[in-house]
Amino acid sequence: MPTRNATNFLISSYATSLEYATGILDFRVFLSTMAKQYDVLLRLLVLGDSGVGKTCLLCRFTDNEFNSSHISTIGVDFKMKTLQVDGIKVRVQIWDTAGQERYQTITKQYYRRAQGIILVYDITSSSSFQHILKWASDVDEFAPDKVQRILVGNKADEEQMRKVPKEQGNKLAKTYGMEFFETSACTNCNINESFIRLTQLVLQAHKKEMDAFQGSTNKYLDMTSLWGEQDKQDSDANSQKSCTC
Ligand SMILES: Nc1nc2c(ncn2[C@@H]2O[C@H](COP(=O)(O)OP(=O)(O)OP(=O)(O)O)[C@@H](O)[C@H]2O)c(=O)[nH]1
Repeated sequence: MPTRNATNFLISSYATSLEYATGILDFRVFLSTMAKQYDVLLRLLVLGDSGVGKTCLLCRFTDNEFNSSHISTIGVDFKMKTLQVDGIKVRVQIWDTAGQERYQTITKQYYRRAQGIILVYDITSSSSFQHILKWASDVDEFAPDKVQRILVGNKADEEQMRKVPKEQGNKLAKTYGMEFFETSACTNCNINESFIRLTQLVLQAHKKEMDAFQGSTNKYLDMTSLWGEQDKQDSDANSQKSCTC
């Protein structure tokens, strides 16, 4: 199977080493040189088995593109998009992770800095659905307690190949207290809805920080660095939606 562009991997690797050398990628330095283009910066993560369509979901959302070939992600990659959600200009940094087992050590390092996670399975693959239990258990283990999650059954355009009934998706989502969407990156069904809903959930979960930010003179709220701050404090202390496609 071909692999995704090595440059992305190098950038991601560089970002990884830099991030872990400094504790966090300091987007504030970079962004302070720009005019205010958003109110809040936050980080989302997309998880699920190889081939369920994580990269396609992301490409559809950020660039409105769809690639019919499967080019496996190596490690991690990310894309950015600015959204208007509930009157707030939100810059989302979305991390696309490799579904292949051999990259799990790398990708797990990204869980703890995510504010929102999309767990993806493929409605034409029962095994990808069963593996959601494993992905969800990894999230419980490695992501922050406050992380917001949604469940996505992708490839809803492939109705004739369906192996996972929509009710099963709904049921599993309810069990985990998540909202559920069936999507199609191919036909652009429910893509914006899923990402925007997750962003809303993150903003709601961080209402306290949002209220403090709105009453302050700060130019923007960088939740990714709030998380870095939380990490530091921790270490100091120790030291349903239906698809119409
Ligand atoms: N029919 C259909 N095919 C899709 C859809 N989304 C993705 N695919 C196809 O599924 C295959 C895998 O998509 P990717 O986005 O590369 O999968 P991935 O989850 O990122 O895979 P890894 O990088 O290996 O973890 C590709 O051939 C896509 O064209 C969809 O909504 N419908």
